[in-house]
Amino acid sequence: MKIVVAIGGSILLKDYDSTRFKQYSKILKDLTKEHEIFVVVGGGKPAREYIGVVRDLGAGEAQCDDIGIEVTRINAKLMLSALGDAAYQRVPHNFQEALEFSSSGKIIVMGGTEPAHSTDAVSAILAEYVHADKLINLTSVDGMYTKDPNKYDDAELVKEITATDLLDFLNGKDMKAGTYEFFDTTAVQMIKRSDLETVIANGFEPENLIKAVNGEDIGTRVINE
Ligand SMILES: Nc1ncnc2c1ncn2[C@@H]1O[C@H](COP(=O)(O)OP(=O)(O)O)[C@@H](O)[C@H]1O
Ligand SMILES: O=c1ccn([C@@H]2O[C@H](COP(=O)(O)OP(=O)(O)O)[C@@H](O)[C@H]2O)c(=O)[nH]1
Repeated sequence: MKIVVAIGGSILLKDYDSTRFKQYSKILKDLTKEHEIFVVVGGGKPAREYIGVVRDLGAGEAQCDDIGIEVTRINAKLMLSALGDAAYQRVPHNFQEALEFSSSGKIIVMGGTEPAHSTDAVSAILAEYVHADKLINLTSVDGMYTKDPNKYDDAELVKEITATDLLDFLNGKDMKAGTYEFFDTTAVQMIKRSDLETVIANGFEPENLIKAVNGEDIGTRVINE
């Protein structure tokens, strides 16, 4: 299968160490034996900290987004370093480049593309662009919950949701640089329009990536009615 894997910045850059990069590098290399893999990495805490500084300097939201994008691309380069020869050693800045670089037969790793969305959206657009079979979004919680599980003890995991219901759920959420709450609506619009098989799972357990690829029952499945 052709698979797009989005790895949240909060997963890779929770601490500034190489552990998570090494864990994912091993799994991604194993997966390439049977699958074509594209990876999109997020910005994490570094992105939010840089965005805070540039916002204080008076930058507009789009410029803040641009700074965030630069951070995602640094994180992508860290992942390229971990993957070595298994990856194409350039970070695509747009979807056409990602497609072109994929002719190398190597893992493609990218960050952001342009302002006004998050790397969740990048991964969904990329999945449509390269006709991926599956989109796997690895985030900092087990999946989508009825409300923020880090704020509400009674939040319940949603095992399955339609793209339409997820869009309704996300409407009105914050759209400022650095704060595309949990998932962004652009990503869901893409999932809906391209009927993309999508799983949202906990990236703090790298093995969840293998489980998601194998279709095991984990996290939240986003379906189209
Ligand atoms: N309904 C929800 N379900 C799950 N997580 C939510 C929800 N609402 C808010 N969140 C928050 O979104 C966070 C995941 O989004 P984000 O921080 O952007 O992670 P990532 O690095 O994967 O992009 C979770 O840690 C959680 O605190
Ligand atoms: O294509 C993109 C990707 C990212 N960003 C900006 O970079 C930040 C960090 O990306 P993301 O939120 O996806 O990182 P994560 O949620 O994984 O930490 C975002 O909040 C946006 O401000 C952007 O503007 N366009």
